[in-house]
Amino acid sequence: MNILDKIVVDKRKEVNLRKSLIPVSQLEQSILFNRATISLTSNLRNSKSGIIAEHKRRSPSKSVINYSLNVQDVASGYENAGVCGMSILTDGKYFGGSLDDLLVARASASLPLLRKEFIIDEYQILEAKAYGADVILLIAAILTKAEIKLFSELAKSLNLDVLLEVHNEEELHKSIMPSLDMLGVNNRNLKTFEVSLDTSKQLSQLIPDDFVKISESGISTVEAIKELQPYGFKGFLIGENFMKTDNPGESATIFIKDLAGL
Ligand SMILES: O=P(O)(O)OC[C@@H](O)[C@@H](O)c1c[nH]c2ccccc12
Repeated sequence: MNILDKIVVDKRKEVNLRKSLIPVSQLEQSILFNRATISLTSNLRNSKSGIIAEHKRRSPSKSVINYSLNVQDVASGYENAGVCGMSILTDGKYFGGSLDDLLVARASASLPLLRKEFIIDEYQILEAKAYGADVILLIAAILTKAEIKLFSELAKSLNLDVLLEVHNEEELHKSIMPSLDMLGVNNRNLKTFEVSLDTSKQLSQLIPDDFVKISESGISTVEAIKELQPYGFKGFLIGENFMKTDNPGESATIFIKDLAGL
């Protein structure tokens, strides 16, 4: 089994447990469930930098990144830096995150928030809404075409934006449908952890222009962004490069200034 398969096996158990503890009716009663969401898609369309900054404590590829920060400081730091949106890993076992991180970020910033999760069940989309997310991630590598349709349509009915992530041509072909807002190319292969910006460059031409294109992972320099922009990318998802520093907000501020100056 590769790491992605393992994550999905664990995720199914976790979701079943959660479902038995908190029924859907309770999620729907959450104060945040009826909150008006903020669109990451339109923020990206109107932005020059297109930076989406991530909160990530650890990862299977890098092990520990940073456990000494608090989410509140990271979220308000990113907001002050002028990022377009924030991504919050909510997986506990492999990424050290939680739904509480999402709640804290929601209380600390008025940015569009992406629930970064391995979504395999409609329940997790209701959870995303109940805990204050504006956007969900769907990973083509772990979903069928029918699931992508079902999950993205449910998200749209809740006014959540949908980011669909692909890593190769096959995943892209099965995924393209009108209920998606943004298409992300993950430069990291989640099965082998190999990272290459060429993945974004190669797949970009196959993504129809109606979707906002995002390049994800392994971005650590403003030069990389300049290199990707001519391929039509409007969004850039950056985690480790900011999170490995003592002050991710400040790192993002410097990065965005450098990008504007280039
Ligand atoms: O830390 P990086 O290399 O900047 O990557 C951020 C983000 O793209 C990465 O965390 C990610 C992209 N897709 C995912 C899916 C699941 C978990 C994590 C991810």
